[in-house]
Amino acid sequence: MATHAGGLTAVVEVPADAPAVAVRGLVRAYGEDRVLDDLDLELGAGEFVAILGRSGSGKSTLLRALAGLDHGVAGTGEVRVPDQVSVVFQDSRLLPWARVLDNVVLGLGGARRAARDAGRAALAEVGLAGRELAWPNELSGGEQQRVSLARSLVRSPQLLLADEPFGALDALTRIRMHTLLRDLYARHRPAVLLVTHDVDEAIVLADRVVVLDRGRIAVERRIDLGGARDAADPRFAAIRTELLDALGVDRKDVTA
Ligand SMILES: Nc1ncnc2c1ncn2[C@@H]1O[C@H](COP(=O)(O)OP(=O)(O)OP(=O)(O)O)[C@@H](O)[C@H]1O
Repeated sequence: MATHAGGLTAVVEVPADAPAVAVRGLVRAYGEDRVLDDLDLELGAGEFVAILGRSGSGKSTLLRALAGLDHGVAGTGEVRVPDQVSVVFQDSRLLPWARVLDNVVLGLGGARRAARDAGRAALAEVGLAGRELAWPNELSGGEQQRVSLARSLVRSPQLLLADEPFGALDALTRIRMHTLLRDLYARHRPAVLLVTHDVDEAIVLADRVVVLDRGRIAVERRIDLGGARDAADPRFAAIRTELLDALGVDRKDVTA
């Protein structure tokens, strides 16, 4: 398990029943502006948490702190994450000069053949069997995000960090990706932290939704709807209303 504290990373012994993620007293600031303001957050092993919040509330800053990608940013506090962390961004960040399979396995340790077999299996899991030798620009946006998920999957992450991974996709593709992510999650059970602007996406996917406001947790909501989640379910609608209220969205704006 790795600990990022004030930009430093140290390896510490952690008990087996410890949470997958522990954030304590996290502060991140740009100049005088505190973007994360004494934030505490825990994720259990295999727990799926979605982060909602208005633009600028600190969602991506939190995710970057967990990914250890915020060196050089002023701050204090403690971040504990597992050893195996994968990150998926809104753009797939595939290397244009590498074929799909090479993108998936690039940087993977171990024997080359075993890595490529694992890469093929991961691509099959995301529905891209047979596209191993395609170039990224031959794939649709949704397919590119599938490759990005395969690239994460092949590393067997204990924690998956996803920053608006479906934000650039059309509505139908997005729904398909929700189903895919739910299936992958059910099979592999990493802890997941998903940053999203989409309230329904958060309710469909997460065990718990956290609403950030100016770098603090404004609301936490457990999603107790079981496995199959239907947006037409009145309980779904009630949670949506609650979260939109927490985000300060006027319901007239949503239904208009
Ligand atoms: N490199 C930077 N330098 C200065 N300010 C920054 C920097 N990165 C982020 N900020 C500021 O920190 C605040 C939080 O940014 P962050 O990207 O975490 O918000 P967010 O909730 O993810 O927003 P969005 O939903 O628009 O992506 C914003 O006000 C932003 O302008």
